[in-house]
Amino acid sequence: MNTDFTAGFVALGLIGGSIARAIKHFYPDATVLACARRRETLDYALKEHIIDEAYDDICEAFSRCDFIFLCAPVEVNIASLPKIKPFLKTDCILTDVGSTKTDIHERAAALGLSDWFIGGHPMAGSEKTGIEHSQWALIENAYYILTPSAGIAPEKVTRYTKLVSSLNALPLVLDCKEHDYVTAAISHLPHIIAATLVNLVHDEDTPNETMRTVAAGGFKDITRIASSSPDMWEQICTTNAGNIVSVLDAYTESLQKVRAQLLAKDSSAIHSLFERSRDYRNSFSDRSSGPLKKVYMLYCDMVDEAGGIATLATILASSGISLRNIGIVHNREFEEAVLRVEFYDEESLKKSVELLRRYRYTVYER
Ligand SMILES: NC(=O)C1=CN([C@@H]2O[C@H](COP(=O)(O)OP(=O)(O)OC[C@H]3O[C@@H](n4cnc5c(N)ncnc54)[C@H](O)[C@@H]3O)[C@@H](O)[C@H]2O)C=CC1
Ligand SMILES: O=C(O)C(=O)Cc1ccc(O)cc1
Repeated sequence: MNTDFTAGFVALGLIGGSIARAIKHFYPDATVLACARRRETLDYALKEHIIDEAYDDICEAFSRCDFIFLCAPVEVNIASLPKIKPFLKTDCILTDVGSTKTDIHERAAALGLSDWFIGGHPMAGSEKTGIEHSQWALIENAYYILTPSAGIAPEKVTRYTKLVSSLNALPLVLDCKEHDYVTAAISHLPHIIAATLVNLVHDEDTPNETMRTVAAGGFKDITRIASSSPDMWEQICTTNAGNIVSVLDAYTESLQKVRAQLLAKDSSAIHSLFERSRDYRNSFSDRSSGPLKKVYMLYCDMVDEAGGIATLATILASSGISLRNIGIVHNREFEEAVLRVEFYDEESLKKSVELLRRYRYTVYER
């Protein structure tokens, strides 16, 4: 693929900003242009060299783009389709990053955009919003689902797949309907569960808010995503309501079953609930499988924000361990910022884990 292609972004928040940064990181010769509704977003993106050209709205400049990414909430992306249509050159790939896919595909087809549109959905991100939280490595090692329009040129699917791989994400081609069913279960329902659980604690708390005070790790782990953007999630839920209701019904039924088991004090059924979930959850890979498996990396808690990186790098260097990369990350897996340290080989990784634990660092291997 040419390395001096042009990519256009319509909206630049957490995800748009991260993809734009990744393109600039891996393709320094590429031109990145963008429009956004807030001038401050564009100024920030120019200042940080995330983009090269800024526009107030979709305009003629987009007709130079080889890729166009729609990066606003789902319904806003759908509303952008007719506006972008006049500016699509023949070999442009038009894509989006929205969390639901069927509605945008239906609108793209109705507008005659099937020769251009390939839906996209990076399975990475966090509860944070805005370009200030974007990072070039956000999509690294994450699945990136592609949903090609029916009849689109296979060359375009190949070209987009190659771009995604080259940004260190893991492309996975799915039908848009399958995408929406799967994400209803593994993403949309969990967000609803997190939000309702947090609201339940709010509504049921004691007068002096003891529940809120003592909320422990488990509660915080499964409710981090309750802090996500209401604007974004309203649009995800309304554009995938049918699938969400169907998994929600199955989930409600499973809760009713547990309720009956509790009332009956059915110890063995309750034991088996946790046994089955533990065994299945433990079988999940915490690292996406694929060609990028061999990343030798650890995460570790920041001990001292100011000199944290320097101290850790010195400890490792004094034992002759070379670092491939080191930096602070705000990763969806961690509540607080952590340090991510990459090594060139497995031996360096193992040695470093041992060494840092000896120095009483909390180290997470992923
Ligand atoms: N947050 C996440 O973890 C993930 C989000 N997505 C999808 O990515 C898309 C963007 O989400 P984020 O970047 O997380 O959100 P964000 O809130 O960080 O960015 C959204 C951007 O859209 C702009 N925007 C919102 N409403 C607008 C409107 N009416 N007109 C013009 N611009 C508008 C905002 O100004 C902002 O720059 C959404 O479609 C979401 O479903 C996909 C994967 C992960
Ligand atoms: O914060 C998290 O763990 C997420 O689940 C982020 C996320 C939000 C929306 C998506 O469509 C995909 C990923």
